Amino acid sequence: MPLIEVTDLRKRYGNRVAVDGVSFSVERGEIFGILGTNGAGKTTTVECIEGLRQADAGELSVLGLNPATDRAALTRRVGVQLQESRLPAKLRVREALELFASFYPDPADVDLLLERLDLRDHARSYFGKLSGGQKQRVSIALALVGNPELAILDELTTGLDPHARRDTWKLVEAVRDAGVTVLLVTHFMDEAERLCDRVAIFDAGRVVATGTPAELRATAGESTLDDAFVSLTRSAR
Ligand SMILES: Nc1ncnc2c1ncn2[C@@H]1O[C@H](COP(=O)(O)OP(=O)(O)OP(=O)(O)O)[C@@H](O)[C@H]1O
Repeated sequence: MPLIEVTDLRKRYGNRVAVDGVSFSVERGEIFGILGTNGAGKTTTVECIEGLRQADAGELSVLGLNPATDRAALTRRVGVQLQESRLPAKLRVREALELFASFYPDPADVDLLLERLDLRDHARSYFGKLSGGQKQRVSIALALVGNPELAILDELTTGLDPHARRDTWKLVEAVRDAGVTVLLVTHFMDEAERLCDRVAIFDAGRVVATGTPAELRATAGESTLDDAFVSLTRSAR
C-alpha cells in the first residue's frame, strides 16, 4: 500500500479552483517531489495531506490514516518543515529542538541533529538572530526531530548557499536511506533531478505528469528537467 495516496482531490477558495482533481501516490522509502507553476495548488494539496486544510472532495490516505479525521495520530508520525516566521525570535536553537522533541514518543538525539545540520555552534543562539540559511537548517532539524516516518519539506534549500544546499541534499538522502519517506515541494529543477526518485508536476490545479526525472525528460523529449518542466506545463495550458 502506498504511504500517501491522493485520489481526485478538489479544493476551491470561493470561486477560485485551487486543486482540480489531483491524484498521485507516494511509495514508502522514496523521495517524491512536487514541482509546479506558481499558484498550481501545491501548497493547498500538501496542507490537505498534513491535515491543515479540508478538501472539498476526493480521497486521502497518509500512513493508512485520514488526515482530516486522524490529524493527532498523524502529527506524531509526520515531520513538517515550518516556515521560519512561525518560530519565536527569543527561542534558542537547542530550546526549540528540545521543545519539539518533547512532543514525540521517540525523538531523535538533539545533539546529533545539531551536529548533522552544522548547528552546534549556534545551539545557544536566539532563533531571531540567525542568518536565513541557519534558520532554514533549524526548520529542517525541527522536521526531523520526531524521527518521523514521513518528512514533508517545503522550499527545502531556499536561501541556502551552494555548499549548504549540497550538504542539505546529502542529509535528505541519508534520511531517506534510513527509511524515512520524503515529500519535497520545490521550485528547483536541479534539486528535483538530484534528489527525487519520482516527481509530480502540477499546473493550474492538476497533475500534468508523474514519473522519474529521466522519464519526464524522455516524455517531453528534452535534455534537462528544466526544459521538460516548461514544455509539459506549457502544453497543458
Ligand atoms: N487561503 C486562500 N484563500 C484564497 N485563495 C487561495 C488561498 N490559498 C491559496 N489560494 C489560491 O489557490 C491557488 C493555489 O494556491 P497554492 O498556494 O496552493 O499554490 P502553489 O502551487 O503552492 O503556489 P506557489 O508555487 O506560488 O507557492 C492560487 O490561485 C492561490 O491564489
